[in-house]
Amino acid sequence: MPQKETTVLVGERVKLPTKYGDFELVPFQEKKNGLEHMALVKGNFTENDTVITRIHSACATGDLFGSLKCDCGDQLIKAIQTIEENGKGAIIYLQQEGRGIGLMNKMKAYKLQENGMDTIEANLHLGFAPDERKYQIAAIILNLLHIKNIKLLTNNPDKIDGLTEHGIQVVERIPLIIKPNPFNINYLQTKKKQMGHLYEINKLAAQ
Ligand SMILES: Nc1nc2c(ncn2[C@@H]2O[C@H](COP(=O)(O)OP(=O)(O)OP(=O)(O)O)[C@@H](O)[C@H]2O)c(=O)[nH]1
Ligand SMILES: [Zn+2]
Repeated sequence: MPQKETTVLVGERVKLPTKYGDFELVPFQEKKNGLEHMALVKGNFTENDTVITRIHSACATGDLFGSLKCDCGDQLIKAIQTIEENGKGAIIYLQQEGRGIGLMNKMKAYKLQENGMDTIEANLHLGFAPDERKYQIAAIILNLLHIKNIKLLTNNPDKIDGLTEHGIQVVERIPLIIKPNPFNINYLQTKKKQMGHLYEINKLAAQ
């Protein structure tokens, strides 16, 4: 499927030593809305490679502040560690805060959840779909990095479908399981039961 690669600007690829290992960072900017995404990469890729890949949606609360209300922060670290151990791979970090509804609306959704709604009911109450994300931008960025075939680190079947629709071959899914805690167990259960996320919650039960 043709990708409109000209709709995304590619910035400087720089070395990024991290506490997890040595990586490189490549920034991207969507021309139509100025949104900036990034790729944390290890190694160089050709279109014949099958690359361990994480498509990570921004979660300021989880990724930056260690929120226990979701599993995002731990998933991100586990993905980076997996790629470091493998010696090659890519994390595409997308500005899709709040499953695409943005931080202000995500906090409205959190407030509704404080008052008893689950994560899906809250989105619907605010007039959004349960998940507003699209994966075309992820596919465009992967193409720009010469990545066509991936082993995807995810529990989310919609991500696999979304990438496949846009021409990325998901050769394998690698689960990205984080042990739940008392603050995120209901959230994880809702994702499993109502959004089809792929994990056995009872094996993971929060202590
Ligand atoms: N609207 C909304 N977004 C949330 C909520 N909790 C987390 N998020 C966002 O959800 C996104 C992560 O989605 P998840 O469904 O946890 O995980 P996923 O990325 O789809 O699936 P995995 O690949 O398995 O991690 C991030 O953008 C978070 O900011 C919530 O209660 N409401
Ligand atoms: Zn999160």
